[in-house]
Amino acid sequence: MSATAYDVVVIGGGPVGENVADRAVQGGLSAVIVEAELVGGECSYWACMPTKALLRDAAALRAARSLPGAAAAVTGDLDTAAVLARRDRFATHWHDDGQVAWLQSAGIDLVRGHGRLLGGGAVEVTGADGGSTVLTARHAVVVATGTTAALPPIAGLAEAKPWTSREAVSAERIPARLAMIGGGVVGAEMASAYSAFGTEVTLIARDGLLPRVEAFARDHLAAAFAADGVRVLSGAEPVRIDRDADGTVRIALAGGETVEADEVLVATGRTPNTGDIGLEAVGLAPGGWLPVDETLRVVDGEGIPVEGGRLYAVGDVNHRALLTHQGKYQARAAGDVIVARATGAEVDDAPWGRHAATADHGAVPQVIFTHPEIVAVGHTVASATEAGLRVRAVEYDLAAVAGAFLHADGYTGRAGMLIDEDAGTIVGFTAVGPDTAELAHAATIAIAAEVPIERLWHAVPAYPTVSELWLRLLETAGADTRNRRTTASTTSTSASTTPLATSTR
Ligand SMILES: Cc1cc2nc3c(=O)[nH]c(=O)nc-3n(C[C@H](O)[C@H](O)[C@H](O)COP(=O)(O)OP(=O)(O)OC[C@H]3O[C@@H](n4cnc5c(N)ncnc54)[C@H](O)[C@@H]3O)c2cc1C
Ligand SMILES: NC(=O)c1ccc[n+]([C@@H]2O[C@H](COP(=O)([O-])OP(=O)(O)OC[C@H]3O[C@@H](n4cnc5c(N)ncnc54)[C@H](O)[C@@H]3O)[C@@H](O)[C@H]2O)c1
Repeated sequence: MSATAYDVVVIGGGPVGENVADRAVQGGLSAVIVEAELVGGECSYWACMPTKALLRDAAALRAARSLPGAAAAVTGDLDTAAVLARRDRFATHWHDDGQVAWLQSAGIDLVRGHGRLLGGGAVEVTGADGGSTVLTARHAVVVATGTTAALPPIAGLAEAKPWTSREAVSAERIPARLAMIGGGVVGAEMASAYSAFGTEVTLIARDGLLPRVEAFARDHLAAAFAADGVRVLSGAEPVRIDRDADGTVRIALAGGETVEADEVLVATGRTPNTGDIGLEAVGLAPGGWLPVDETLRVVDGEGIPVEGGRLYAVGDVNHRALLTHQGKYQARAAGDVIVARATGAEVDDAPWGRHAATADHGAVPQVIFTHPEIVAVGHTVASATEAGLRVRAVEYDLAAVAGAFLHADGYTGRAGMLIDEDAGTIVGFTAVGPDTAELAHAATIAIAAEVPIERLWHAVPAYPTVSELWLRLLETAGADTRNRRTTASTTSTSASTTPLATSTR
């Protein structure tokens, strides 16, 4: 057993671990990453990149088919083999040479193996050959071990050899029939992807489709799924799963119905990779999410940083927001604050300070790459109400926005914003419609910067772009007539005008 000392030891080389190490090195510290599998993590090989590659061709095909001239040039169907080949390229064929080369260029060391905390800044790494090394951290140990698909306790599930997101994302063969358990983000995106490949998809959504997004966006997606032949079984509870000798999977539902499929994908959330990382050595129970303070230090039940404030948990593993961009944002804050604490520089941990991950609480953007896409930034009506905010909801029909109906014939979509009636700012934004993904950042800026509605009125969207929906939402809210505070309760307004009558509005 050899021992090596670094300023910072990071356990987990996903996108988040890589970014913490990079910030620490850029700040003049030495850093090592411990990685048990592939450098780049879930996001690079089994999540963000390959899923979006699976969805992109169908979106491009739909876009072409929505314009008569372009549609005339589209003569065939989706070439599934070509889509899978492009997906393979985006997953870099499940090799991490490129990411390892980047680590080297960034001055970050890599030790391959499974990391476990020993306490006092020491981390034991067990390699594939069973040999072990102890790394010691002079300033910080960072846990960035991410998550694994959660498997619910359904009788027969394990024996039926279900797919998790990993198998769905890396599949080499497209099943004729695919059943999915879980109507969350993974289930919805994979339903879009596989239905475009011609698979007969049944989505078993116990708690409904995308229960955490605004109802209007959810309803819109449900209508699109129905049109695409995706069967959504809302409220259905799987109670037993069997796989026949011929490979057919049978999923018995609580009501007595049985769903038959060739494969079953379980997409019922995530479990933190903390069951075997030595949490006992630092006085914490194994297996749970790791609670952190605003500078990402792991805290105990009383909110006190453990290990003298030198143990950090960043990314999915702390459960603040299970998204790559949010984890990387935390990584920038954590890497920088580790440098500040190590060098005695001032720590800026006030809300919105450089070392505090404040945006995690009310300004998180997410794009769900279904057909149609859903953009959700900040609060929904439900989460704002739960947070005690007095909000007003305003909605607008995207089909009545010139840029949208120019974008595609028969464009349908809807957008809504939430106004904090006391602060006079926007605290939530949701849009659903083809190619709405790029609307996310305007909303994120308005929410994170707390731009007053009166000033937002002067942010003029270019004509004719889909972004003109901001103008329509502000008009609908009454921002132009300065009467926006007259409606005290949460209301929902919508405007729907015939598109061609408003083409130059
Ligand atoms: C199907 C799917 C699609 C997604 N799409 C998107 C998307 O489009 N956009 C988005 O923002 N987010 C998306 N996400 C979420 C995104 O993948 C995660 O938020 C992101 O990967 C979290 O990064 P991380 O570095 O915290 O963890 P991970 O990416 O999970 O990386 C953790 C790393 O730690 C390693 N590790 C674990 N335990 C140990 C140990 N004890 N020792 C050493 N190494 C260890 C693992 O091998 C892994 O490499 C998606 C998730 C899924 C499942
Ligand atoms: N585009 C993106 O940003 C993107 C894409 C995919 C995944 N992700 C991230 O990955 C994470 C995981 O996604 P996910 O879809 O697995 O989780 P999720 O939390 O979004 O959805 C899981 C769903 O499973 C259902 N469920 C839970 N237990 C169940 C049970 N026992 N039986 C039946 N249904 C059950 C829940 O009702 C829930 O709707 C998400 O938090 C998301 O942030 C992001």
